[in-house]
Amino acid sequence: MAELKYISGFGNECSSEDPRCPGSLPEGQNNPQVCPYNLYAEQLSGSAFTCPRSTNKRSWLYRILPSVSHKPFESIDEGQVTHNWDEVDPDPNQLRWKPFEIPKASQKKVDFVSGLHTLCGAGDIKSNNGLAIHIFLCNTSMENRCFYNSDGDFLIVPQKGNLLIYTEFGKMLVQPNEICVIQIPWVFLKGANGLANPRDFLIPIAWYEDRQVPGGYTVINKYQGKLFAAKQDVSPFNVVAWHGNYTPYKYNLKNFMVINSVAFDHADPSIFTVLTAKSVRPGVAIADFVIFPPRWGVADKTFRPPYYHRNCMSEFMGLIRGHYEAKQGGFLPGGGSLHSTMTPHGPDADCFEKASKVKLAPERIADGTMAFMFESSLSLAVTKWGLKASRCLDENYHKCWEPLKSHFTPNSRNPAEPN
Ligand SMILES: O=C(O)Cc1cc(O)ccc1O
Ligand SMILES: [Fe+2]
Repeated sequence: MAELKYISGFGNECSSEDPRCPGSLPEGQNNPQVCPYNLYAEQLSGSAFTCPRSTNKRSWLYRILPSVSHKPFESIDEGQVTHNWDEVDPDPNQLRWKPFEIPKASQKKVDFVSGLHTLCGAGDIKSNNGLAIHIFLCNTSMENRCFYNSDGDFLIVPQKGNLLIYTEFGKMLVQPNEICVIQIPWVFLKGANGLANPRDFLIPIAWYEDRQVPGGYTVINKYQGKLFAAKQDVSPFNVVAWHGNYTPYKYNLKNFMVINSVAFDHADPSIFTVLTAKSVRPGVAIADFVIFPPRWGVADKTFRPPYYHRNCMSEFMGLIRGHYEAKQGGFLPGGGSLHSTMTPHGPDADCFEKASKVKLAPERIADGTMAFMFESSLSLAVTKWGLKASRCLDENYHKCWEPLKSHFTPNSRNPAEPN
């Protein structure tokens, strides 16, 4: 496949026409009586229409048929998708999952939607206030099937294999160490330069197919936590041109310009925030998406790994590749961990012993590694699949802290010099 092209930028007003139909965007208005190429005009909104212009999100799509051209939706089997946060009793323990297993295509073909497994979440689906973390375990492309989510937006973090994602705005290739967002008014941090830079966000360009699939194209919708399917006769990827500021995008994590302590102490991981999904409370996120990229550690007289902590927030972590600095073993690529509200956690015993003894010098941290975290103000509930059916829960996680011993020296204030 030819290399895909993208538009670069974050939150801009963009426009794109499939090169096969030059002039397909109406000039000077959104709703001509007849659109160029006899297309239909359709708006997709991502904010209430009353939002001030500065926060208003919407796009205009010019398409062969409007998306309403489908048969009625009917309920389908949810598989492992749930929004029931009371499936199992609450569990405040530190939880860690071994790498989730991707089923073998030779045994069972599973596409993105049938491979969605809800791991944890919180909130009320009907008031559009909440968060769910799903693990997608798939081995097959969506064939004449597509998916949209009425309950929220996806931030997708692939760990293994490439995702070629067809959206109504065009195609995106998303590979491990890249993320994509479909499609949400996430914001990124303040400041003119550094951290995630706006030009590194890539938006697809318009691409359409005029493909008939008589009665055979299935549109799947997640609505109020349930899955529904509707049939239609044509491919929904029939948008010839679009303009607007509500678009999907991808971002390569290698472009994150890392900022770190250059004096002393371990800074809190807000410095590693790539994107934030805001709540209505200023400064408090439904979820921050945070990464722990390769960087230099140079802090003087400092215990450099993460500190021990208990947070009012919940922390779900995953590892794309390499080793996480606070846990050399046990936390593996493709696995995950959940440290819930006020649940204590921090470096394992081995990490503590080494980092409190090592002679400090400038040092590469996490080379070849990429860990990520969703930091949420919601108290996340784990699903039955997460606790049991996934069969990946690491029953021994707590043991990584068991060897921690007291180093208290009541009669000597001064710590021994590191060797
Ligand atoms: O728990 C973790 O490993 C994530 C984390 C990393 C860090 O550098 C500081 C705080 C924090 O929660
Ligand atoms: Fe933490």
